[in-house]
Amino acid sequence: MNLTQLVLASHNAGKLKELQAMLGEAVQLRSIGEFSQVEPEETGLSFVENAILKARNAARISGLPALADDSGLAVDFLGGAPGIYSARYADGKGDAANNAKLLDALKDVPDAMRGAQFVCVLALVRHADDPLPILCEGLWHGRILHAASGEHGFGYDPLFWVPERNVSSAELSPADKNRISHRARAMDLLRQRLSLK
Ligand SMILES: O=c1nc[nH]c2c1ncn2[C@H]1C[C@H](O)[C@@H](COP(=O)(O)OP(=O)(O)OP(=O)(O)O)O1
Ligand SMILES: [Mg+2]
Repeated sequence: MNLTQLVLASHNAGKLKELQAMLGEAVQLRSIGEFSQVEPEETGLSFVENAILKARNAARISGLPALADDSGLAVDFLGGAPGIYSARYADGKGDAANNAKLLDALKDVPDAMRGAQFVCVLALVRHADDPLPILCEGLWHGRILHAASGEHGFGYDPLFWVPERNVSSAELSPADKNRISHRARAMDLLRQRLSLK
C-alpha cells in the first residue's frame, strides 16, 4: 500500500496534530477538511462502525486511502457513557459544555467510583469499498477529576486524571500524551500492521 498520501477522516484539529506527530514524516496526513466541510453522520452503534463509516466517506470524497479515528470517554459510574456519544454529550455545544455536563453527572461521586477509559479505534481503508478495513484499538485507564486542570490537549483532557503520571492528561506535554494515550496505543498497533517504523 502506498501510504505517502493518506487522508485523515476527521474534522478534529487535536486528533490531526496528535496522529501526525505519532506517524512522523514518513506519512503525510492530509485533512478531509481540504476536500469537504460536510461531516458524515455518525450513525454506528460502536466505535468500530463509526470509524469505518468515517474512513469510507473520506476515501470516497478524496479518492485517497483514508484513516479515521473514532474515540471517546467511557465512564464506569455512567455505565460507559458518554462513549460513542462523547462528542455529542452536551448536544453539540462543544468541549466546555461536555466537560461541564460530565462534572455535573459525577457531582458528589467519590474518587473510587470515578474510573474511566479513553477509547480509540483507528480504521484504515485502502479505498471507499475496501472489504477488509484495518482496525486497531487502544484504551487508556484513568479517573475523572472534580475540576478541570491543564491547558494542553483537547476534549475531556482537563478532566482525565492519569494515574501513571499523577496529572491530568491536559497537564501532560503533547509528546508525553502521545506516548501513552489510547490513541498512541492504537497507533502502535497500526504501525505494526503496516510494518511502519
Ligand atoms: O485524546 C483525547 N483527549 C480528550 N478528549 C478526547 C480524546 N479522544 C477523544 N476525545 C473526546 C473528544 C470528543 O468529545 C470525542 C471524540 O468524538 P469523535 O466523534 O471520535 O471525534 P470528533 O467528532 O471530535 O471528530 P471526528 O469525528 O471528525 O474525527 O471524544
Ligand atoms: Mg465525530
